Amino acid sequence: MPLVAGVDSSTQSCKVVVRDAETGALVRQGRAPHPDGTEVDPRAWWDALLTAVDAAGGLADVAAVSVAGQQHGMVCLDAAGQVVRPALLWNDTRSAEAARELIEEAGGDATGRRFWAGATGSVPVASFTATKLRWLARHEPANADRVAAVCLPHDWLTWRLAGAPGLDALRTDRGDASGTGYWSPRTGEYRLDLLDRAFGRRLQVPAVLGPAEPAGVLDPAVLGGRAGDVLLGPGTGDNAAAALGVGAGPGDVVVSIGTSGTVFAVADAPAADAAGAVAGFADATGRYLPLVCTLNAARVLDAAAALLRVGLDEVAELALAVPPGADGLVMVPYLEGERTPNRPLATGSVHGLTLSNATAGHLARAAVEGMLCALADGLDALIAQGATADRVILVGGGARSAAVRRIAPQVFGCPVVVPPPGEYVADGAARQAAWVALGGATPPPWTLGATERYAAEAVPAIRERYAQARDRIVDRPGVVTGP
Ligand SMILES: Nc1ncnc2c1ncn2[C@@H]1O[C@H](COP(=O)(O)OP(=O)(O)O)[C@@H](O)[C@H]1O
Ligand SMILES: O=C(CO)[C@@H](O)[C@H](O)COP(=O)(O)O
Repeated sequence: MPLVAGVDSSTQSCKVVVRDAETGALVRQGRAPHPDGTEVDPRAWWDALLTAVDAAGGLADVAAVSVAGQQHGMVCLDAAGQVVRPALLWNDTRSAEAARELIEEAGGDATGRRFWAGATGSVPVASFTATKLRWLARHEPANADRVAAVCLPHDWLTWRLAGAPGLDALRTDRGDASGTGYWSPRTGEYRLDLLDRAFGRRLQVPAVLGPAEPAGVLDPAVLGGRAGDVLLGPGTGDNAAAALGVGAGPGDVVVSIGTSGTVFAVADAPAADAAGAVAGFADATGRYLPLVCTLNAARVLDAAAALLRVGLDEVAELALAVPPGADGLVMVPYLEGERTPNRPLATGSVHGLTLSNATAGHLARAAVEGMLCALADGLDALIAQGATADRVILVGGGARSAAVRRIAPQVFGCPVVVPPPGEYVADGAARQAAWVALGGATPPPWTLGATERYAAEAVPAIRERYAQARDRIVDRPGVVTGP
């Protein structure tokens, strides 16, 4: 019974699962929190990983371990392999102007968008690593001068697990490489000319591994000498890992409600949406992962809970006691700015307030519906790019909300399936590790436990009212957007 481990180093925390490689049965798990903020010293992720591994009973008895991580984060290393500055995360919007510049420089708005979608599968927004590199070159030239290599959170953690054996040993995979803005899912090659264009000079980047190709072996020294000859999987981005963890197949659209809200499907051909809503990523099995990402998901519910001074379960109870549409109260949930649509400076707003709907329950319902409507817009965009949504598989911390589970089919207009509560990103990483350990042309056929199915009549009025409110937002005060 070989064991394998999967790590999910996501925005809010690090989770580790240890599973049976052949059956996928959960053996043990652990977790540790990450610091808050949109720039984080990667060493904090490393400390959290060590704590979470410890809580999961260590890695001494596993055959392989894979790390999945939040996508896009810019980890800059100097020639000695030291971190140059805190990593800018996927939800840091300071490079929005750099994204605009990169599009403009590629021929102006429409031509530039087509260029980037054709070259990298995605139109740059502030989330992408390439835009962060441009920001660094412009705003922190002294730091930029010291950078020798750039990699992503999961690449860096895998490299540290290998003992950080020099920059040449950096490795990544197709899934995470596809979120950099300088790798093409269509050709499977880096576009280092675009990295040069963004940063102003060439940097070392990780070699891109195949889906079950080992990235090396775990350095026994890094875990207190307890680990033996443990293979390191290539790892991947957290959304690609979630697709692997839930075993998404044809007709499935996965909606993940974590810090980010994501809507994605596994596809046989790469996407290239010049409108920019759908990012044309690669997946972790050799296929593709068209994906829409919002900046505002589970934390909208956290904010509602804080505002109403109740817990998350009470937010759900309050929301479910109010009729669909919240009697006209609408929340546009752009609390962190927004990425889809590309409104990095946007703020949230509440519309349609009347004496009769000015209650805690209506606000709770409007928060859940608004967050889901933003994701439903993403679902439309994904379908417009060729995805089929026979059902939605709902995962992420926000899927633990009873209100989210029950309101989602009303907003999405299709049945929603919720797997048993679990860590599907870490599970996907573990399944990849099992693939590396056991070999074979496809990942081992692990099965999900009993899923819950939620079906309800679609309530189009919820989305119609939201669409009226969606563009009536104000930007952050005091922010200068122009030159
Ligand atoms: N019962 C619940 N109801 C609503 N939200 C929840 C519940 N439990 C956890 N969450 C939310 O899930 C979020 C974390 O989800 P997770 O998928 O782990 O995020 P990430 O992968 O981005 O770190 C938190 O914002 C938390 O408030
Ligand atoms: O930027 C994206 C996808 O493009 C995000 O989905 C990040 O990958 C962060 O994920 P979570 O920590 O919210 O799971």
